[in-house]
Amino acid sequence: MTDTLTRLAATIDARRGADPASSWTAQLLAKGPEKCAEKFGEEAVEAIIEAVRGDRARLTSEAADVLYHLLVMLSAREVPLADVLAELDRREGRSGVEEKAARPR
Ligand SMILES: N=c1c2ncn([C@@H]3O[C@H](COP(=O)(O)OP(=O)(O)OP(=O)(O)O)[C@@H](O)[C@H]3O)c2ncn1[C@@H]1O[C@H](COP(=O)(O)O)[C@@H](O)[C@H]1O
Repeated sequence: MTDTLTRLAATIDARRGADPASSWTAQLLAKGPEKCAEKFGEEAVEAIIEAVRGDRARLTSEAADVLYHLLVMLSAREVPLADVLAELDRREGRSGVEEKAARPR
């Protein structure tokens, strides 16, 4: 899965400055980070709706849209996927319950 996301992130970065007529990614990036963020939000809501409905096939498709639009949003703000993966690696093995309990009050 990480390989797939890494390849997709590289494709998205490579679309920066490509012809918007032939690239959806280029169209989105050309509209700016705010529009990319808005689009990510819309896709997330569509995934939520399918999760609530319990339609596994449609949720799978919407989840793929969410991941693609997350990567576009990150690219628009020049946040490398590698940084996000490193953050996940840093969290690996630490329970969310433990992390929350250790937060300063
Ligand atoms: N993974 C995706 C991907 N997922 C979704 N989309 C596009 O995202 C767009 C979403 O469009 P809409 O706003 O119409 O959303 P919708 O939810 O489908 O439709 P409605 O809600 O409007 O009914 C569609 O054009 C999809 O084709 C994607 N476009 C591209 N990719 C990847 O990005 C690569 C580069 O794509 P281009 O930049 O287009 O060359 C491709 O080779 C793919 O690997």
